[in-house]
Amino acid sequence: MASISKLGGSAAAATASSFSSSSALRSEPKLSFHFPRASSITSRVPAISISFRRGRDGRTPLTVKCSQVDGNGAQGKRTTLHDLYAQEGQSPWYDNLCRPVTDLLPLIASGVRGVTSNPSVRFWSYLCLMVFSNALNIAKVFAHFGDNSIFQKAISSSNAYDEQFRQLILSGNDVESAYWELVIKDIQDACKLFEPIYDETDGGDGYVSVEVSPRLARDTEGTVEAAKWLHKVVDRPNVYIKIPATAECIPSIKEVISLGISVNVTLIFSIARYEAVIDAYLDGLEASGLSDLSRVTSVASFFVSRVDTLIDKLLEKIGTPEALNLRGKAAVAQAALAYKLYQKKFSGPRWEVLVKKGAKKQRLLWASTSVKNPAYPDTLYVDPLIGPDTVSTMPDQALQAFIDHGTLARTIDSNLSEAEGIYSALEKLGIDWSEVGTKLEVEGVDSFKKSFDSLLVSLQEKGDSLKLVSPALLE
Ligand SMILES: O=C[C@H](O)COP(=O)(O)O
Repeated sequence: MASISKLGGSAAAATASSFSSSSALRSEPKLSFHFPRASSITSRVPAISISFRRGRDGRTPLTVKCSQVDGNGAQGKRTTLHDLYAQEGQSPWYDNLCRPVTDLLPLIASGVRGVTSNPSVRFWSYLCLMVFSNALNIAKVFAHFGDNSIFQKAISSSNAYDEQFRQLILSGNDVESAYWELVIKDIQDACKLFEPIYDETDGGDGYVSVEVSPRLARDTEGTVEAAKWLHKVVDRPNVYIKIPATAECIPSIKEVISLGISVNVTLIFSIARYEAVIDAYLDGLEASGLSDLSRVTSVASFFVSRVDTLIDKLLEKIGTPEALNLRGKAAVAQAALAYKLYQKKFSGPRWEVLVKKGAKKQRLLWASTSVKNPAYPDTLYVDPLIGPDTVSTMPDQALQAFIDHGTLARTIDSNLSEAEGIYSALEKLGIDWSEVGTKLEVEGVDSFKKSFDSLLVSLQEKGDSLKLVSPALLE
């Protein structure tokens, strides 16, 4: 935990949001939006129609169309993210975050109610930026020597992370401290944008998640310390500290909850582990000394698409018609059983005692909702998982697909017997759910850790090259 204590001082000084919350957050979109980075945003009232692209800075394009076209192509029917929440009680969240966080404003206006981030999502966005940033720095060196109008044009474009990173490195921060400073700034700014939702729902929604270092996924105490530190330095009521649901971190979750810190438990792949996560939440609430539990909340992030990816491979190995026919069904079936467990555990005498102290249910959050097999419908991990008191966090692809042709209906518990049938048919074919969960967890932890490690290596190189170039050339 050396890195945490080492980082505490400088990160605690990270600045608060540089902008105030916009009135656009509080109302339906009006005739048009004007955001500096969005190249095209339009909206009609009363039939909301939003389309926007992220473009000019050369980063990953984001195109979101919020049309009033229903699943059958009929115009005028309103199937929006707002309806998903208002009619079905499911909160649509956005599974991505990068600068400028004001890019979230149109999404919030279209009904997005929270954000999740993880080391790999941030990693890719950030790496793209750093490559771009490096090109700019080289450009600046060339520009210093002469006549490069193309470079001058490039230089006049803004570069979101570059300046803060340069300042951090040149003022003596190591790259890991610098990384956390960058992350904390984004999370704080995003929290500010979602604060109106958090306030309107009395702390029930409007959260932004940030994950502890993935290097700590097998470290119980290290995770507790990291969660305490992140919670303190972000210093926003609507931040979720993400903790992985590894066996080692189950006790961390209990302890962190008992301290009154809200948690997004991530990387859940099996029903058995999900039950341990719920118990850790309940244990934590019971162990808390707080008389009012209403501000300690949690979501349990159950991953879906990755389950199908792995089980489909196993079914293909089995190769019988029955096995092949079960492809693409495991993840949704398991999710339906998870929801059944959620309903059971958040009812009854034990739960009622906590309710009297203001406790809120730990909502199920569907993560990993983008379809990996292009043969499957692109709303496969959204449409069948709609139900009250749940969250669906969607990356661009899933979000756009749902807005474009998703189906608004309570589905999560509409065919429980079918889900149970699929779950046990898979078992009979030799699929070991516990093994599947373990394998996915190991892969998930490893991949987040690898992303994080590579990012730090890459940042180290950028930091070293910054120190080699005279600051005067970079002015
Ligand atoms: O943070 C978790 C993401 O939802 C993971 O999604 P993915 O399985 O598509 O990588």
